[in-house]
Amino acid sequence: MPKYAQLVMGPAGSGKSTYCSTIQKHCQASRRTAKVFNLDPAAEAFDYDVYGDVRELICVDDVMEDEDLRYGPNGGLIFCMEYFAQNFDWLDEQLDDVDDDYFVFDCPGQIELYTHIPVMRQLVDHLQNRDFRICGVFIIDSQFMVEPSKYVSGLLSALSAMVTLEIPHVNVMTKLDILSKSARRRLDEYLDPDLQVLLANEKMPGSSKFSKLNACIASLIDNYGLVKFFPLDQSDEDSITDVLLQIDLAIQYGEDLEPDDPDGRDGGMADDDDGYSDT
Ligand SMILES: Nc1nc2c(ncn2[C@@H]2O[C@H](COP(=O)(O)OP(=O)(O)OP(=O)(O)O)[C@@H](O)[C@H]2O)c(=O)[nH]1
Ligand SMILES: [Mg+2]
Repeated sequence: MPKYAQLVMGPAGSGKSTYCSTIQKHCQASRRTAKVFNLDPAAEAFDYDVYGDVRELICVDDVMEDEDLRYGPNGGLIFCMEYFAQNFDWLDEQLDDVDDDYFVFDCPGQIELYTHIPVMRQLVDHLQNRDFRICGVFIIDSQFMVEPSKYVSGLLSALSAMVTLEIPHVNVMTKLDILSKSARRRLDEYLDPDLQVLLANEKMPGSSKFSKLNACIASLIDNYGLVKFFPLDQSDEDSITDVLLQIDLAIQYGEDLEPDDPDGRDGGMADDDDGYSDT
């Protein structure tokens, strides 16, 4: 039987750890398992129950304090992740071998990990060899919506992760609660946008020079079918249910599950508001 995982990625501060906590609480409330595993060697505090923590293997502070290595925070983080990739047997010891287990991996925000450093791809390959079905969940802060150019830069990071990892991919837009009223009114334009139109309207000094480039970038992103974002309002259970449903569909979670016992005491997936029936 397969196991399932979300690989929660995205730029620094976009809301990855908060998302993990939200998903864990939502799953607990609907009697679903979601074991959150911290993969950020620079993390400091968590708002979720930590099932496993890469800092028990290696942490950035130790690497930075090492007289021989003398790394700064970014180099230190890459060093830690490469060390992690050389020690996947440590990870294997942490992951229970339980059928249908569901993990949420809270990843670091450094974009290098998803562009040219192979660590995350190695992790995906390793987990897939252990019968995991994995969904990449790319978190983008809705403040990226303020300008089309910022938005496209966020999209290109997401595209980079998608192409590098080659796993089902869901984009999630966070921090909707702090959007200005005018940005909220334009939300739909950004959740499922017509990039050609969005970029054609981009007004910045010298933008005519870049209009061809913008058009090429827009069609590149369109061609990958990447453009859609799912909005996540942490305070709205329906919004969380919708996002989780997209991810479940992407990794076919729920298809092979055993039915719950009638009293729902077995800790399996409940027939509840998540849109799935497990019979
Ligand atoms: N208002 C609001 N704040 C949020 C939301 N999600 C995250 N935050 C805040 O944004 C900040 C960063 O959130 P984190 O969840 O730590 O972001 P992260 O992506 O894990 O950050 P790094 O691990 O440092 O890359 C915190 O102060 C959160 O409280 C949200 O949906 N709404
Ligand atoms: Mg974090």
